[in-house]
Amino acid sequence: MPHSGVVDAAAKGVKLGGGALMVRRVASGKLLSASSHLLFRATILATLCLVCLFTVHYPSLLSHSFHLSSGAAANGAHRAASRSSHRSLLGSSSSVAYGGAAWEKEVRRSAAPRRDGGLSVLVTGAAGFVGTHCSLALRARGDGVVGLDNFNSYYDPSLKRARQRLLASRGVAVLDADINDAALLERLFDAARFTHVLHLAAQAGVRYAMRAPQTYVASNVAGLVSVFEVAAKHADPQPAIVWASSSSVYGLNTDAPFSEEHRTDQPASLYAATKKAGEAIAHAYNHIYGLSITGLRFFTVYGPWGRPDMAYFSFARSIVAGEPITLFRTADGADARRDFTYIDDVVKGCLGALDTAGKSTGTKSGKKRGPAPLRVYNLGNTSPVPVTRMVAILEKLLGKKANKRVVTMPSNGDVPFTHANVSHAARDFGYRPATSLDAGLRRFVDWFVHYYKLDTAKIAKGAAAGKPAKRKSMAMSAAS
Ligand SMILES: O=C(O)[C@H]1O[C@H](OP(=O)(O)OP(=O)(O)OC[C@H]2O[C@@H](n3ccc(=O)[nH]c3=O)[C@H](O)[C@@H]2O)[C@H](O)[C@@H](O)[C@@H]1O
Repeated sequence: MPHSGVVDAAAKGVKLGGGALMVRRVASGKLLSASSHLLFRATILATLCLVCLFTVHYPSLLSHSFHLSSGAAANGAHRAASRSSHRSLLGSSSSVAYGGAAWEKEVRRSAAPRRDGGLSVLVTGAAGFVGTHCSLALRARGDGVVGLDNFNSYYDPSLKRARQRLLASRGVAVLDADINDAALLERLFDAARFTHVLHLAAQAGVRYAMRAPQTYVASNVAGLVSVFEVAAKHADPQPAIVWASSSSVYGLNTDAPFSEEHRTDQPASLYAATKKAGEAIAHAYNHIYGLSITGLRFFTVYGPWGRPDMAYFSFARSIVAGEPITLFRTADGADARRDFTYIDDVVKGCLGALDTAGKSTGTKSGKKRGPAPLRVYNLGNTSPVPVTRMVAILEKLLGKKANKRVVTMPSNGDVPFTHANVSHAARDFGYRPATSLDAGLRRFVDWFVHYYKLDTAKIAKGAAAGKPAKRKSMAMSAAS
């Protein structure tokens, strides 16, 4: 066969991993003609280019740090987030390659319910904080779950990989894929008949929207449309969709507690504006295609396996590391307050929303056969707490005082307070938040010290004695 020696040598060279060595080996062999020598060099060059391309597309696997501290880092995260949309085209870095027979088999296995009448749920953003917990809860009660996530580097992707491993250990496959990859979504719906989509993939973070505005449009607007499109026009039957909106849609609303009837036309951040846009887009898809759509307005969700960019998590890290934290106060000197909501309560709300979603009424050919449910609910805790109180609880649990800097809230999209009225969710699916901030943060800190292998003995001793632990820089290496 022509050039088979070249192909073999190239294959060997790739295994050896040394381009120069490969070239020398082949050059010293006198079996190849001049033309095949040239072809060999071209093959090696192409291989090296592919390796470089692969490396550029997988920056997250090389990075274990949390990047939000500098503009440059933020831009890096932004670029990586944008690049991640191409990752699915390269295939999955998890065990099963995208698109083949094995991939389809794995999707079908993971999507299959294990109880009579169980749901089959596609969870987007499944390696995210809320996505992981919901996927685990669905699986635990016997529903089928397939997750997707683009594993972008907005925050430490190794945490997302750890969540993916946790889900895999419970039988939930999480595919490396982007919601803007319409072809992949179609293949997923061809492979499995999902009854529901729990759409949680989004660009989160209120203040980061000033630094990377386009990522919010790409994920929260274009990505949402991509999911609605495939659900409306490709899926057969159409699934019901439950998706993550945000308490931030209340923006500058001053009526409290926030009710679903209050105005949401004054967003204070681009993040909030994209979530509000999502609610309008949901209305259009429900109206035109008969998709059953439920938006959930989450109120500052926190807990184990949480998001390192959120204040409670980043404050915990800073307290342990002895680094300063910045607390925002309103212009009139009041503490900012949040209706911090514990993850287990939010998971109950998400599952309740899925269970009561009602069916979509459209057909794949775009015909709507009747009105379908269009709902929106607050999922909050109903008791706002000053951020300073949250810090005091963390200090007690970690046994160490925070080094606080208090500044007037900058004009960065933040809002001074949030407070949920959850009567609609209570009425329609029995949502009743049951976790105080003290109890929830205790569970978060337990996880935090374990996950980052902190010196629990010293921290716990300090907390029990009410004394601050010794100020010492603690390594944040994650437990695997
Ligand atoms: O409820 C929501 O809709 C939103 O909740 C959070 O947004 P936020 O409430 O701003 O959560 P954090 O970023 O954790 O901030 C919590 C509180 O800490 C304060 N904060 C934050 C950061 C900081 O450095 N200092 C500080 O005092 C903020 O002003 C705010 O009052 C999430 O980050 C959003 O993704 C989510 O959509």
